[in-house]
Amino acid sequence: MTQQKQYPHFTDLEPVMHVEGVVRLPGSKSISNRTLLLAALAEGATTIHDLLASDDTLVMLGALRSLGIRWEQIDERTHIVHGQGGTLPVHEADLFMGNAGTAIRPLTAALAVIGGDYTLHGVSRMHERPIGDLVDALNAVGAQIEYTGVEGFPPLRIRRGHIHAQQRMSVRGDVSSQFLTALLMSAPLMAKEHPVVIDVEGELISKPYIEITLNLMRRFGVTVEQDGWQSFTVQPGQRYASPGSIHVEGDASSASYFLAAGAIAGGPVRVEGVGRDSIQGDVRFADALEMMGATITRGDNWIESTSNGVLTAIDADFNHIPDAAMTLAVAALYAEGTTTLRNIASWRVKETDRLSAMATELRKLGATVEEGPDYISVTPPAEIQPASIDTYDDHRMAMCFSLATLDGKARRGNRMRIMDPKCVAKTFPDYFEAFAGIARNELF
Ligand SMILES: O=C(O)C1=C[C@@H](OP(=O)(O)O)[C@@H](O)[C@H](O)C1
Ligand SMILES: C=C(OP(=O)(O)O)C(=O)O
Repeated sequence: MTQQKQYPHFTDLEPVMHVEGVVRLPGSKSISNRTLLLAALAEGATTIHDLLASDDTLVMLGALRSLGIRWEQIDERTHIVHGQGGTLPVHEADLFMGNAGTAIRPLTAALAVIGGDYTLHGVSRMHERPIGDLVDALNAVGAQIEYTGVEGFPPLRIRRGHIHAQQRMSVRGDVSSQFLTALLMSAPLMAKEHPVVIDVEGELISKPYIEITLNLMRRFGVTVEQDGWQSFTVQPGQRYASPGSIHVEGDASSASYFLAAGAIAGGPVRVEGVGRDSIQGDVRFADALEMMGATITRGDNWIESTSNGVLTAIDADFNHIPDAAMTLAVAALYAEGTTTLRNIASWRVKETDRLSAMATELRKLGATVEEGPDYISVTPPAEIQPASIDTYDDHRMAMCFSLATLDGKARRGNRMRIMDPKCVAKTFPDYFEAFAGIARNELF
């Protein structure tokens, strides 16, 4: 096991020569927060198994409680949410959204449609993350949402509007897919007598997340007609109904760190909780590792990676897996040649400007990095330099850079310092313990 020294503001990771083992993944953030909201909007009680326990889900659970939705935790892995059939018992609330995009965007739409007097705000970075396309789409059909700070960004004040009976809505899809997800999830609440049609303007990004949305809506009894990625229709008269119980898959984005570790430093490393039939697009991260030369095997509920020596650089479009693509930027340190990740402009409006942060921190390790408006190219150094990695309150920066400790031959005796490691709590509070669990040997 690798040794870790925990300090309040940083953690020092020892070099790791070999990784091996099995990691039980925490629940998927994307599935957890969608399931919580759908369960709250449904008729009947929903038992949710393996919900993610992290900052982002706490924010959603807290908001639902403030809105009068009853839920209880039965044991470590089981929650029950008592749905209110599309109504909310509390009509006035001040809701803290942290930095959870999967909470603020869908809740904004649901609250604007159901109606009441609500304020939504978050951490300072949340107030720099765009929400204007969603607000415009909702206000255009009669919602009443105002900005209380800077136009286009949270905080928001939502008042009771008058949603038009017959709607054709339109939303931009090229900044975040979460705006379309938010409208889709609220569409059945609007489609009382007439269909709701949502047209997408511009090229829709992060498409697999829309598939997660449609899949979960189906499980709660609502079907959406789809005309490619251009237009979505919800027929009237559909209501969310509890499926009784629902299981949350392991998080495929969280899986990427362990699968990359196995591909870089020996393996086999197996992640449990996602498998070949996962509904999460980020399982396709494993395809990218295969393209780089690793061996990947997939089961019903697990994926495993093994290294075949040095990885090969790739140049590809990663618009479909923006979160897991960050892991590849660091895995590129172990590839022969220059790895280029393309079509990832959305990195600029997430937990931090991830294109800029990634370039800055990879350069500290000695990599040659080209940062473009929507791409990043990484050429590894001959030897990875030890460094103190700033994480910008971005869980994925912290998790990705733990990989820079692998294959310790270049850095015998040098440690990697990860600043503010607790930021992993957004999606994976026990990340560093799990990472230590697959580090099987010491260098010394
Ligand atoms: O809908 C979701 O669950 C998510 C969509 C993606 O965001 P964008 O659509 O903004 O790329 C992703 O980065 C985020 O972590 C989760
Ligand atoms: C972009 C992310 O989060 P959010 O759901 O807040 O958009 C992420 O988890 O990488």
